[in-house]
Amino acid sequence: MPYKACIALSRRVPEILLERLREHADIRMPESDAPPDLVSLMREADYALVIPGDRVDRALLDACPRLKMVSTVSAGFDHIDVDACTAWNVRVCNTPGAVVASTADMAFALLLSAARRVVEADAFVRAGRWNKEAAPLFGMDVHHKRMGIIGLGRIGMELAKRARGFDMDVAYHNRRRLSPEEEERLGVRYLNLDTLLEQSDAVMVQVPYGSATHHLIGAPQLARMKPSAVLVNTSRGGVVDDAALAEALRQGRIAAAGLDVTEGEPEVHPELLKLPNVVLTPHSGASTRETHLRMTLEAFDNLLDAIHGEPLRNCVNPAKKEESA
Ligand SMILES: O=CC(=O)O
Repeated sequence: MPYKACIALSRRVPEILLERLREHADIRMPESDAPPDLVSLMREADYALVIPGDRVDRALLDACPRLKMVSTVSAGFDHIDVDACTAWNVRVCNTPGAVVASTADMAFALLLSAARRVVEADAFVRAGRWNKEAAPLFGMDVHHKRMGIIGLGRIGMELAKRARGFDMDVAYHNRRRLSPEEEERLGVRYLNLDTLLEQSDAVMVQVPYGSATHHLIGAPQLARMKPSAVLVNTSRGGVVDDAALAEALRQGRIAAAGLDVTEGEPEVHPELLKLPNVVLTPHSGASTRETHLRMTLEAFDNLLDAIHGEPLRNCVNPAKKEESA
């Protein structure tokens, strides 16, 4: 009988979606929805499907010698030791296209919620305080203000598009500066990081996490921001120093924050949890039914490309070069 590849899925996937994979491979997946022991699940696997929070590191690669490819159902891949995968000749693929628009929507939702105090207002109404208290909950306008986007990748560009609909002035800071034509097309202008922090009413953090972006926003950067500014992080916890942010919010050095990601998530810094001027969501930027389905299918396409020996569309690491004889 011809060899059938084995794919290990780290989470349960509805049977109807699995048909496309079953034709080409045997499937292993956990019995329940609880996070599985990855080593026992993947020990025999040729291919693996993982999600953020599943750590793919040297120990796992050592224990899974047949693994050729890891497909993550996410755009970010900081849960995967990509260098180790390259050294082990394991290709890593992600789903960068599927998440873009929904994550930008969530960033905007957090901005509006934090600036307009939507969560506080909801609690106010439920507590029966509407009509009993003279002081309304004043928030900050978002329209006609300045948005500063840190990280103008695909999600950052979607943010810029949405900001234009709110008549916002949009500045950005990025490793690579766009050409004047691209800047004109997107209606954005480049600022260095310090100036962007000093001038923006809404600071949107959208950079990947890595050693270069660890605590990119810490106490010195928060000190540069306007006292009326809102900070939104929909990228990765660790890009923002949460302890420094909690202190800045507590002291009113910035007005509010919206965070879809936190350092050490799912833990949240205890000081952030005490503050009314921070809106928190559980890393659900891409969590819509439609986007989750698109991400799963994109991750399946990546697996099928690998199984069929096709060029990998969303590969983040190179194939290991064969040692020359
Ligand atoms: O955080 C979500 C993703 O990386 O897709």
